[in-house]
Amino acid sequence: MSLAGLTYDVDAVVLDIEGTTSATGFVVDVLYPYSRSRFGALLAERGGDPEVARAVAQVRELTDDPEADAVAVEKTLNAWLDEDRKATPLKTLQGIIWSEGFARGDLVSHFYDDVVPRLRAWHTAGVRLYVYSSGSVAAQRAWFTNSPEGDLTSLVSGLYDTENAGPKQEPESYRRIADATGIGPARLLFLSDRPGELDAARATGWHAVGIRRPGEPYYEQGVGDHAQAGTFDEITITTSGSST
Ligand SMILES: CSCCC(=O)C(=O)COP(=O)(O)O
Ligand SMILES: [Mg+2]
Repeated sequence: MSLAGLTYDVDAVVLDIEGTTSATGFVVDVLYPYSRSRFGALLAERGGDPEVARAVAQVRELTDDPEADAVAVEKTLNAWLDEDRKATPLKTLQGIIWSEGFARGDLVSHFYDDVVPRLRAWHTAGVRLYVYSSGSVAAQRAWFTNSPEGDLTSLVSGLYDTENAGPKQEPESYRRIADATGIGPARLLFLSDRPGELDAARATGWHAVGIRRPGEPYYEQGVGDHAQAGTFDEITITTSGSST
């Protein structure tokens, strides 16, 4: 199923979250209901906040309904939640709600057991770590700040989402990230559960490894012809001569 002993000589690893570092089940069963039950209040009480207003405008544009009121916008957000659609305004509004939930102690994030030890080891060895997720930068920051193992943000050199980098299945997004990090594409490794994302990363000259974990939505479908690993422990990173 997975190939043991994958070795990459790179300067940085870029991490997908859902399905890769963390369980989709946790996101869908814990985070999604948390946001679903708070969209109504956010739209009603803080619709004038610039970030909320911008997201609402994006929802209206994407649904081609310029007159959509708060009730209609909430209905759209919930429909996107049901299909796990990675729509940017949904992710922006979720990010606001989740960040506040993490800050007040309602939420603690989830990482698979192999992930945090590997991230620490790679970071110690001088490998830079970045996140590229459909979850907003605000959500990513809250996720890494409020992990079961404490604040992990010092491990991470940068956060990218569909706002600051673009859609995850478009090669141009990976070019943007490479430019922003100042690291050449051949020195970047992307880890993700979704074949379309791995295709886009590889199309720009990045290394890409599909993470296939039992129980994840893409486990059965697989990751096409990409190298694959069942856990981060199967991946060895060498950088500037070090190996971990
Ligand atoms: C902390 S991000 C929460 C998860 C989420 O909403 C999401 O869309 C993650 O998607 P990914 O691109 O990481 O698979
Ligand atoms: Mg994913």
